[in-house]
Amino acid sequence: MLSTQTAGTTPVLAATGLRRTFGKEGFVAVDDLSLSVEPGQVHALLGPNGAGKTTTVRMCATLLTPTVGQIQVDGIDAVRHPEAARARVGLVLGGELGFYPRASARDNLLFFADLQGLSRRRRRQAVDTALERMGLADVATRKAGAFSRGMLQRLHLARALLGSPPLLLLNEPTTGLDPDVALQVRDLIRELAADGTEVLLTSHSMPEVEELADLISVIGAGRIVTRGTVRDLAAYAGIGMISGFTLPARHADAAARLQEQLGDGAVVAQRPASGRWAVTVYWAVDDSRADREARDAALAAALAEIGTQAPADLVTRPASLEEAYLALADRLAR
Ligand SMILES: Nc1ncnc2c1ncn2[C@@H]1O[C@H](COP(=O)(O)OP(=O)(O)OP(=O)(O)O)[C@@H](O)[C@H]1O
Repeated sequence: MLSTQTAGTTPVLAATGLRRTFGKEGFVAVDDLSLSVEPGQVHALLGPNGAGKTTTVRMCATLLTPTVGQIQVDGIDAVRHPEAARARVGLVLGGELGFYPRASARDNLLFFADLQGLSRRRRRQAVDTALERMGLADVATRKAGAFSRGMLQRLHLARALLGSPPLLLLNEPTTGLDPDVALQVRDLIRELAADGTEVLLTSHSMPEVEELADLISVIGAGRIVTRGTVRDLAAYAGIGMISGFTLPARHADAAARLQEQLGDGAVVAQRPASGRWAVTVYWAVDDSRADREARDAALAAALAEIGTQAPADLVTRPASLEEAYLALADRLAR
């Protein structure tokens, strides 16, 4: 589960043993962190505030030099040759000002394309393609200063796409956007990945990560705590599957009694819901066939023991990313 590379593909981004300290005291923001992003893959970094996600992205973008460790971008040693590596990275960092407010969106992008060293002819083409791709072609002549936050975010993404870099580093790309604009940005990220661009993404939005990421690295206190798919993370967090159902009001002690019956293999919780009890059972086991049969039998026996039948509204489903992440939260603190 902790492998950083799939056999047969060469990652465009490969970072190994990254450590970054800050200040005289040598505060360790990131420690012994390795990751890679494969062609066409969206790799998400997830972790609490201050875990080290932005520091990691900044190092991968060559904006910050690692105290220790190596970074390869498209085969280039990004620590030794940051400028050459930087030219292969499209970057969106949250909270940037970034544009000349009195210049048009197109002129802003032309300026950045020029900085990137694109020839005059390629510059126009790259800018028009990026504006088109971000749905900004119709407002290309408007001043960037008059753009809404959503339009500005799309302009940031357009800037990141100039020159078609093989790697996109997106730090909180949809934070603060209206839901419909966030949806558009997510569609774009998915499209770009489907076209073969590698994407390293940080986001606090669990549904966003769940929807977009092929691989999720959970960072706590500067280190990778676990890495894998949503299912892998849920299994690691000890909540492979979740059963939910309701019981009549007389079952006020259902959670405690079911817990007694089910033992260590599950955690049971209950809360009031519209005059009944909503009961949730978090199963440690995954959903293999043998597990499923054992689980269903254990639940049926436990329910019979407390004097009720299998409830009609019983649903058993895999844990969501948010549920898995919350179950991990106390293992992520500094
Ligand atoms: N330039 C800096 N100087 C000193 N400390 C820093 C600097 N940059 C980051 N840090 C510290 O390093 C730690 C990691 O910060 P970082 O911004 O990477 O976290 P993060 O996971 O991106 O958090 P958030 O989710 O809040 O964006 C934090 O404790 C932060 O205060």
